[in-house]
Amino acid sequence: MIPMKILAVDHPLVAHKLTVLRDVNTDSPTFRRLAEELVMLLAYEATRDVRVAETTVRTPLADAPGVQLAGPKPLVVPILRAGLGMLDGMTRLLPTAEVGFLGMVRDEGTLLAETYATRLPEDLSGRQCYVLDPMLATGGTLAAAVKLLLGRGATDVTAVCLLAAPEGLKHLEEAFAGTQVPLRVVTAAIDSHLNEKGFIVPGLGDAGDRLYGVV
Ligand SMILES: O=P(O)(O)OC[C@H]1O[C@H](OP(=O)(O)OP(=O)(O)O)[C@H](O)[C@@H]1O
Ligand SMILES: O=c1cc[nH]c(=O)[nH]1
Ligand SMILES: [Mg+2]
Repeated sequence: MIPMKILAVDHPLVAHKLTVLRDVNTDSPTFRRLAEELVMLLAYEATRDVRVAETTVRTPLADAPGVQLAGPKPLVVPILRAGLGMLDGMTRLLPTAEVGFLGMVRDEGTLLAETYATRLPEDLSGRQCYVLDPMLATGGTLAAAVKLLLGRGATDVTAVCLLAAPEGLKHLEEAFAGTQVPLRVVTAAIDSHLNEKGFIVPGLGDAGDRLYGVV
């Protein structure tokens, strides 16, 4: 049994970008740009255990030991729609990664997640997976996504979120308490609580709507 690791990244640039994202007056173009920048900072921490292989590089002066990203290729999985706003930031830091897609939407009445699209390799044996979803609220969406990846054989799973609620983190810890696979959540902050509509407080509102408009 491996306990889930939770990391709230403590860095002034992370806090600064998150503050602007939270601001109700931040417009969509600025929100999109900052979300991408923030993900790059979170990705730096989220990929701390990414597999590398030793190599040698020739400098202008001599050979030097180095490392390169190793196979099997990591898989990045944005959860549509809002997770798409995190994809470019993540793949910039992880250029060898392949990308799978999960379309999920939360029923705003029941707060249960429904999966409407799955485009992932059938076999994820030996693969390190990075799930992108800006908001970890009740945790229902992320729990369903992680379950699907583990069911296909993922070797370890890291969720990268902009914000997490304590209720959602607890949900994930309980859902995967018996797992033998390393699970990690990396987030810019853990907020206070969920409101009666399942929104993170103080949060930043509806991440998908702020990135792409109200549907
Ligand atoms: O932790 P949970 O309670 O499951 O809620 C979080 C989910 O809700 C939001 O997506 P939404 O359903 O609004 O879809 P969208 O990305 O299309 O806006 C968010 O992007 C997460 O995927
Ligand atoms: O606070 C929340 C909760 C769920 N989905 C969001 O986009 N924001
Ligand atoms: Mg939404």
